[in-house]
Amino acid sequence: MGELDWAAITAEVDEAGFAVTPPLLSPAECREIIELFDREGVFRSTVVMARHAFGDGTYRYFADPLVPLVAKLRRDLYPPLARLANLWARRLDERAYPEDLETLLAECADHGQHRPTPLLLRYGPGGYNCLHQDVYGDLTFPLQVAIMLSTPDEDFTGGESVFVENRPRQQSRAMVARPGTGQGVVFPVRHRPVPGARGYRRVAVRHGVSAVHTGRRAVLGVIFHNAR
Ligand SMILES: O=C(O)CCC(=O)C(=O)O
Ligand SMILES: [Fe+2]
Repeated sequence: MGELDWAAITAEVDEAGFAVTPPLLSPAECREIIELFDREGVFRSTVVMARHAFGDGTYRYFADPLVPLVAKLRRDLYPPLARLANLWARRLDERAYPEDLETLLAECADHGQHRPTPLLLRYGPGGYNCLHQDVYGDLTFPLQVAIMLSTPDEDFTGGESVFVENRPRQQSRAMVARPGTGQGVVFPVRHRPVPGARGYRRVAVRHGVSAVHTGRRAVLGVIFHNAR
């Protein structure tokens, strides 16, 4: 991941509201993670989305210690995103974030947020994910990454990543991403700064997934703050 142009990726997130990265995982690594879904001892909890009216699909939160591949990805993705998070924090007069994930997780623990948040999501035909925000306590790191594990058009059709921005006193704007195998989508957890007439304003962002038409779609969600 060292060779990725993070300056360009984060500039795109800043300007467009989200960015699709080059592959972060090889096809073999994607398969390896998909195969964990039915494994015992890897996850701390399972959510059947329809039971909560969250959509239609199932997701499982990884337990600590995270499987090494997921732990490494979360640790490596954090520093370049923390730089954008801190630029946004300065613009919005919000708190600053540490440079490394270990320190962020220690701060989460101080806020009573001990439980890991990376998750594996799986949707079948008709599956979807309602628009939401992944806030899990007082401490929210402002960016997250969803990594496509399946192969679009081969494993599934439909199932686009959807983002909706609510600008104050304006109509909402929808955006769609179609990451390929192993590619990540970087997007805001709750809001992002957008330049206005008098400085930067917070624009609320929610994300979700449009209906899967055929096949199965699996995604690895990487959220950096831990949960209460
Ligand atoms: O399945 C997806 O693409 C969305 C996953 C999601 O909601 C997340 O990673 O937080
Ligand atoms: Fe989410």
